[in-house]
Amino acid sequence: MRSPRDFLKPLCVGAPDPITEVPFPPSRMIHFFDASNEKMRAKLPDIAAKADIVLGNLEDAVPVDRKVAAREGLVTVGKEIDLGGTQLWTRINALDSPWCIDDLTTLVGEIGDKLDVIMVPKVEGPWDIHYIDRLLAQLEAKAGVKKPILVHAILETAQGVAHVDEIAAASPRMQGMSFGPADLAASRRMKTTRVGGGHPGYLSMSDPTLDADGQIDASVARVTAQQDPWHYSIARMVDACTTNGCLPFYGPFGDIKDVAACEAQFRAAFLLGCVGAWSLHPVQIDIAKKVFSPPVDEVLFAKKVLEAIPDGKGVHMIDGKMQDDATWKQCKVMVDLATMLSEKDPELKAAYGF
Ligand SMILES: CC(C)(COP(=O)(O)OP(=O)(O)OC[C@H]1O[C@@H](n2cnc3c(N)ncnc32)[C@H](O)[C@@H]1OP(=O)(O)O)[C@@H](O)C(=O)NCCC(=O)NCCSC(=O)C[C@](C)(O)C(=O)O
Ligand SMILES: [Mg+2]
Repeated sequence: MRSPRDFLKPLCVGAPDPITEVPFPPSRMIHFFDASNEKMRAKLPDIAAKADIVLGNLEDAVPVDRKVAAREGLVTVGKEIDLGGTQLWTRINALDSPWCIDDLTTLVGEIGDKLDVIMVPKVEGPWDIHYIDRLLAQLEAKAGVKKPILVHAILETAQGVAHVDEIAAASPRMQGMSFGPADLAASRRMKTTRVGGGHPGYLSMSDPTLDADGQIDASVARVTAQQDPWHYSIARMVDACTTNGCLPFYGPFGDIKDVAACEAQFRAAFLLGCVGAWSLHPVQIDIAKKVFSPPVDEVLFAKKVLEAIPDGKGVHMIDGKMQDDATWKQCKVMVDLATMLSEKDPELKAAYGF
């Protein structure tokens, strides 16, 4: 392990100083686009006006014969398209692929000053982050990049989940993590072909009704409820990220047409502490915006609590509910997020009454 005294020193002479605090601008959705697709590139200015983050995907979903075109398309985006204040990210190919090294050298060399975050797929442990960390420092120094490019890990193998705390703590570049339910399911031999969401087979069942002889009465229907198969891993990711000052995101929801289930999955992640989710299709941008902007009634109540208890101490009754030092902090989380989002979104600002 590196000495804590060296942790915030650049890993290459001439590389920018690492950051001490992860920036937290609006991050409700990471919108994926295929940079090899000229039509999708042409839509980017419109998409960027609606999305908080746009990400040029180079990894899975981009066919092998379009890997180079996707990389070059992203360079074109970085050089030619004005995205306003919207962040530009990329997902590079995996560390065990033959494309990863060229993804990094080309992107940092050509548009290193435009890229905010590099998402690294299939991170298995801190060693993967250490490799990227040093290489990025070398490439940043060579290209004269002024601001360190941050790193975002995707949690999508059983190993990755087992090492989630060490991954989050591996480098001051760690911006956050996303949850990758498809690869994670395959890695764990979970029996689902879905990308995120619940499953009708993963449920709990109410007890049976017994007849007069104490036998199970099969004629009486039993209530079942689907459970969330991702709860454990997402909660672990949230704790690991929060402990290390970086940001947790839910990942993709693959059933594009099932907007209700997408909203439910995103909301479960929001309630557990995630700051955003991926959007794979423009329709999911609006879902993420709705879900990851705190509800107006909750923000108004939280504001009321903060105003009523200026020092955040003691015990109080507000609208029939007990409030104390801890609930004050809960309200502060809600109001701080609403305040930050209001700076970008005048409609939200008006709704929250700021
Ligand atoms: C799902 C697909 C094929 C449906 O694409 P479609 O063309 O069939 O859909 P559509 O409804 O017909 O599209 C309507 C219009 O929207 C456009 N459009 C559609 N999508 C986008 C987009 N993202 N950005 C910008 N524009 C988009 C599309 O080009 C079309 O434009 P048009 O009306 O002018 O013809 C398409 O939306 C798509 O390719 N999305 C991105 C897929 C992707 O990036 N997948 C990888 C991430 S998930 C993952 O990797 C898993 C993970 C983490 O690794 C793990 O769990 O393990
Ligand atoms: Mg994956």
